[in-house]
Amino acid sequence: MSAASLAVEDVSWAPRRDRTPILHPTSFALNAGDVLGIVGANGAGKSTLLRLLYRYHKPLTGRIRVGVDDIWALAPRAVARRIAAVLQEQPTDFALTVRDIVSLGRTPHRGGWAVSGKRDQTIVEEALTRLDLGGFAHRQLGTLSGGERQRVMVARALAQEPQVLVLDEPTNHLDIRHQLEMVALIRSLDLTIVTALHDLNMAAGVCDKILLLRHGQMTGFGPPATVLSETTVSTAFNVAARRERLSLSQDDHLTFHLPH
Ligand SMILES: Nc1ncnc2c1ncn2[C@@H]1O[C@H](COP(=O)(O)OP(=O)(O)OP(=O)(O)O)[C@@H](O)[C@H]1O
Repeated sequence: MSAASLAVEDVSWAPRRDRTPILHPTSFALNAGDVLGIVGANGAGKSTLLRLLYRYHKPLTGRIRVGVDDIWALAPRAVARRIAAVLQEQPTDFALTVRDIVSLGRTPHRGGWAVSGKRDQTIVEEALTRLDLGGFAHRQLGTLSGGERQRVMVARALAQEPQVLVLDEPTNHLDIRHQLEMVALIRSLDLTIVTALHDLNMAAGVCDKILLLRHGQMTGFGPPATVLSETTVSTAFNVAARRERLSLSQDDHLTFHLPH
């Protein structure tokens, strides 16, 4: 597994060509290994941007390149070897076991109907261990809690050995211990990661760069301390945001209040 650069060049999207864009022309570039957090209010366009990145929506304008390749010039199977996504909607294959689901991540690497080889099995076991799922491998997906299922989907994405990992709210459903583990995992992976996050303090802690969306427009892109200022956050979320210093750790922390 190795990371690749990601370039988004003038990408816009609308459900139909004659409709107002839901995502206005957007450009940014990530180096291999960067962690990007996409933040913005409900309906700002975060999921739409993610859907473009994992090649679910075709851009109305512009292009997206992983390394040097335009993702729409690649075969779907080749894209699946480069980009994996963990979405909010979880699969409904409730009768499959956790190991079955994680093994599905190997599909793009197999030729035709070839059965899984030793290497595939090793990668699946590593992904299960990394997500603390060893004890769940034989359980049917339908018997797991929401948080356990979330971890299964991340394990499947890792088994896919992508270069770019797209995550939609990866800490949703997770208890605080598993949230911290997810953040540590994101930091430890040698992948280019794009993740939508609602928790701005978590985003500031885990991401190298932040992309702020407002009404389908990118209104900020850069290091967390620059993009997540009191003013930009207050405008983007229609709140009064305050940056405070925590007395013990001396870390900066944003707090939010309803404007008067
Ligand atoms: N296929 C579609 N057809 C019409 N409108 C759409 C479509 N997809 C998204 N939208 C609209 O585009 C806007 C952006 O949606 P999107 O799901 O990207 O927002 P989001 O930032 O992910 O929001 P949330 O935080 O609530 O998940 C919303 O107003 C949504 O209703």
